[in-house]
Amino acid sequence: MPDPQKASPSVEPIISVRGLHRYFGEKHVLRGADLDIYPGETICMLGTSGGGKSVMVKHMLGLMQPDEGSVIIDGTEISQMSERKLGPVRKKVGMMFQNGALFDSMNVAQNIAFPLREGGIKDLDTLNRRIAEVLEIVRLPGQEETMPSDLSGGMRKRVALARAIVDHPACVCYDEPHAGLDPVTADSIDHLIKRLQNEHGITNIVITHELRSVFRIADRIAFMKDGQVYWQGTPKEMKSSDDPVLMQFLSGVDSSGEKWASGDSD
Ligand SMILES: Nc1ncnc2c1ncn2[C@@H]1O[C@H](COP(=O)(O)OP(=O)(O)OP(=O)(O)O)[C@@H](O)[C@H]1O
Repeated sequence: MPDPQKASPSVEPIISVRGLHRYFGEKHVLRGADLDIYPGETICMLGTSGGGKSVMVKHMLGLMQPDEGSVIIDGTEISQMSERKLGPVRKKVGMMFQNGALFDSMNVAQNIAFPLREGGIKDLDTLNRRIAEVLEIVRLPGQEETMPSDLSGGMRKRVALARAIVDHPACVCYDEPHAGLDPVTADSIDHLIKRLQNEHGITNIVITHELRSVFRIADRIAFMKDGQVYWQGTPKEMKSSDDPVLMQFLSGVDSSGEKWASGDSD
């Protein structure tokens, strides 16, 4: 089993973000964000709502281009790359979107095969073998013919995860994988995330508000605030931090009195 080589200075990051700035019109959303992601780790991205977590991850996937700064994936600078050149680099990072984002008109197998077909794989035996393999990994064997409308919320997320890993990415980003799930189903997604890390060597980048999950799955936490990575460290370091922003976050209530984290802080 690969060890998470987290934050070790001797290990090259698999993703390196430097000085990222991004505007939407007048709105300055990313304000010089820096982050390194190390191979084999599970890093959870936490932070205030609207702090820029999703926008940051979209830059790591090459789905958005920054106004300033760099994103290096496995040694390749992608921040100003054309769509055509991005293809092979993008294969290295899979994405599980928030609502699963399955195509409702396609069955499970067709949904999972989509990225492979887009990548030019047409051979049915190859496709079927890989689909069966990833359905096994996400603990949904034999569900190839099922339509998304017949799946529970948790099963939809598993299919979305199967699609995210089908093309053998080195990294998977998860945008709020626990949203809308009951605690037991959320736990099973956490198990899957750790299984991908421990048994398949996948680097996990998880955006979540669920503190209960964060303290169970994270090797490291990056806390985003106002378009920057405000703090990073281990779950243990976060729990013992006396930083007032982190303490307020962990207590689950923001300065307006609104609850912003739905999990326990253990
Ligand atoms: N395509 C876009 N066009 C304009 N503004 C955007 C766009 N995408 C994101 N934003 C803005 O950027 C800011 C950061 O959004 P982002 O989704 O990254 O926050 P977040 O930290 O993931 O928040 P949450 O935890 O609420 O999902 C928000 O103010 C959002 O409205």
